[in-house]
Amino acid sequence: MKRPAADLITVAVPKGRLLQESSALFEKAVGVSPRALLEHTRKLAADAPEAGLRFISIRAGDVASYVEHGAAAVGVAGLDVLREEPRELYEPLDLGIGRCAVIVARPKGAAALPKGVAPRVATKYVSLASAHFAKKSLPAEIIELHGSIEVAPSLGLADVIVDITETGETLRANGLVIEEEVLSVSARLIVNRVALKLHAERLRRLIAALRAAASAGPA
Ligand SMILES: Nc1ncnc2c1ncn2[C@@H]1O[C@H](COP(=O)(O)OP(=O)(O)OP(=O)(O)O)[C@@H](O)[C@H]1O
Ligand SMILES: O=P(O)(O)OC[C@H]1O[C@H](OP(=O)(O)OP(=O)(O)O)[C@H](O)[C@@H]1O
Repeated sequence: MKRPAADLITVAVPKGRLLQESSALFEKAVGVSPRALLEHTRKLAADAPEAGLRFISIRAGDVASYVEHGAAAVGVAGLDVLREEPRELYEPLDLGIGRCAVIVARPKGAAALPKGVAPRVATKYVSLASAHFAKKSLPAEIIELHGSIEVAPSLGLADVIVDITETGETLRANGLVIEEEVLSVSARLIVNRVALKLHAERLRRLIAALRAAASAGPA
């Protein structure tokens, strides 16, 4: 059924690494590719009335804000982002894409820090890292960075890092080895709580279609 624009459900699709796989899942589930709709244009919103959806193109780290505040009913976000800053959201589905892990890594061959010395930890996951070291009753000095975290130990800025790894290539190339895993990550479907009540049946069908698409594996 083709719906009028005012009746479309808004879906926040992350730019960046999750865009391609998210798009493939939506294409499989509802027959429309948000990537195809949003590429080659500066427009950040595109309607797919045949699917009853409006897709908006949002930075990965901002998707949860849009959905929590109801600017989008549905979105796709990495578990790292969701656990770093917990929000009032439903997380009904593991989409099985964007698999990676948040890890602690240290320079290969580095001597252990003397007992009682707080490690300096470079990370953009300030909250996850603090909680991780607190759980081990290890005091830690957290140094917040926003990218290129892996270079921090070699420059003497930090003793260890807490960051994402997928293939391990960036760690290896920067002389780091994994010490432990903090969180196993994949992307989740997130849903606004009020929208789930307002559009219960339509969202139930969308979630079921995405679940089927996700369990069918990569296209
Ligand atoms: N190397 C990786 N391999 C697999 N998934 C990753 C990798 N790096 C990040 N991810 C996942 O993809 C999500 C989006 O990452 P991406 O690099 O596209 O955005 P970002 O730069 O972290 O966020 P923003 O665009 O808001 O600054 C991350 O939150 C994580 O869940
Ligand atoms: O284990 P790998 O497969 O090498 O992937 C890990 C890298 O991917 C991400 O960085 P990204 O490329 O998103 O750049 P960033 O430094 O801007 O986060 C992450 O922060 C690591 O640096």
